[in-house]
Amino acid sequence: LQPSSVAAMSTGTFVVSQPLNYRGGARVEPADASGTEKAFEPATGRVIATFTCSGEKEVNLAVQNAKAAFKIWSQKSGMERCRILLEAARIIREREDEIATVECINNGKSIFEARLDIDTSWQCLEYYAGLAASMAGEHIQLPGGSFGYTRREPLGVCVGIGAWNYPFQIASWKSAPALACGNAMVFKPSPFTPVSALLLAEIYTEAGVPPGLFNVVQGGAATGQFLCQHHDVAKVSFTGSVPTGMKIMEMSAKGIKPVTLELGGKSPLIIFSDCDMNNAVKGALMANFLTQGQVCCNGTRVFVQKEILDKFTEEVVKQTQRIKIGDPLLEDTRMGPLINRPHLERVLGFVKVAKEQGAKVLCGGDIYVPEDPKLKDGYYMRPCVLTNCRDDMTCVKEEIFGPVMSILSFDTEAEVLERANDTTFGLAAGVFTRDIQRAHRVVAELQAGTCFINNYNVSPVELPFGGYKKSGFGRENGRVTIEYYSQLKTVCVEMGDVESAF
Ligand SMILES: NC(=O)c1ccc[n+]([C@@H]2O[C@H](COP(=O)([O-])OP(=O)(O)OC[C@H]3O[C@@H](n4cnc5c(N)ncnc54)[C@H](O)[C@@H]3O)[C@@H](O)[C@H]2O)c1
Ligand SMILES: O=CCc1c[nH]cn1
Repeated sequence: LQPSSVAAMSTGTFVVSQPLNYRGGARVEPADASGTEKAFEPATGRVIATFTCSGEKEVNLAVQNAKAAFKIWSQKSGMERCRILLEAARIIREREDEIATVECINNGKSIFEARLDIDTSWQCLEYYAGLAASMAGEHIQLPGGSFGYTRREPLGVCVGIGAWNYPFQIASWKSAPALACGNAMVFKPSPFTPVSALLLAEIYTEAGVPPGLFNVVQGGAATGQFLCQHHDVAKVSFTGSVPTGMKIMEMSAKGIKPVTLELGGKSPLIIFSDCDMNNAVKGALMANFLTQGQVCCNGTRVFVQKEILDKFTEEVVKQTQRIKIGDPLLEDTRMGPLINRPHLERVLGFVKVAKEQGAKVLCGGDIYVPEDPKLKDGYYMRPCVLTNCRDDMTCVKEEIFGPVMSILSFDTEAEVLERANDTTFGLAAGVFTRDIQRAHRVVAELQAGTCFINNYNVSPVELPFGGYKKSGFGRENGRVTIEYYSQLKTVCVEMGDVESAF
């Protein structure tokens, strides 16, 4: 990829011809294969890359490279790691347009949003660069002048496995804290979005990490299994669906490996009648339609207090119908195509079932064919607002992972809290109200790892992000994530003689 040519690229032209694995500081063809995959440009339905999925031998080589780099990197001081991560953050910032363009082409999200993703990526590197230098243990005084101290040490080779909805951001959010703590990483992107993680790998190398510190292997479930089962892997950080998360946890349990699981959700957004209506409507759109609705923490169960149901619904529909759908590389587009044809059909299937179960489609929920002929084979749909929803409907219970908002009405705070928490997921939740006491009372009762008051789907990297219940455990971002990528060693120092029991 040549930075200047990518930034000038238009939809329908990009192809990847270089290898998509990265090992030992360079792009490589994998040493063995477990099948091949094709990556698409969702905007046009075109194949942009055909690549080999890595087999056991390639996974082994990547892990061995990471092990060798770990020996060098883990010996560096926090300040030394900080400087290199800051340089990587600077390069990402400098190449933001190029990276966002690649992300937009391979994922389908609008260029407007892709730039925001790249912003939270370099910000994440900056944040953990800042923490790298101040990572420290404690000194504890003991009787008779003896003492103890703790050392915060890295884990070793960490594996990152990513989903396709935030490809570059997920790779950054996993690697930045891992590297800041002194670890090495082997990252496996989703086979739907293999391209942008390579840019991150090249940037780390350019910034000065030892060759092999951040490696990329491509592939699907088989490659992921080789990684999770590898005896030299110390930790797995996974972002993806609940069923795959269960498998990752089982595999990791066999090796007693710590895991971070960032899984799916079906989050509630509660709109009280005393809200600022303009903000609540904007919040509901932010909670449902970013990245074509393919966002784990989306607030897709929108509970609206009865008194304002009609007004709120009318305004939400009006604004949803105004969303500009089309070529994701155009500056004014706000909704691009979904990730692929099977997923588009799956999402449309949810709308069909919702109608059969009694929901009313107020807008969208159907295929959209843009006027531009080059987009005719893309995977577009119009964003959908459903009303007349009940808690027992499939569209209200299951993660759709598409642009489908379900509106439900409620009467009282106690009632809505019970209904909001009646789910096996617990990733996020939101509340819109002008009553500050109510806002804090309600979020204290919500069973969700991330709660928003009077906003939704903002992701400052200073704040921890992660789930309750089946949405996973462990956290990304924030200071606490240091604990998920390091281990504590206690050193006990005797200053007197040994008092033997024997
Ligand atoms: N909580 C979060 O931070 C977060 C963020 C983004 C997406 N998600 C969730 O991800 C899901 C969508 O992503 P997806 O469709 O890519 O999920 P997925 O579970 O199908 O795949 C995720 C990753 O796991 C790999 N994988 C699949 N089977 C595997 C196995 N047996 N062993 C090892 N690796 C395996 C895939 O190749 C991919 O890289 C949604 O449920 C969404 O909510 C969660
Ligand atoms: O898909 C969910 C994860 C996410 C969204 N924005 C930042 N991270």
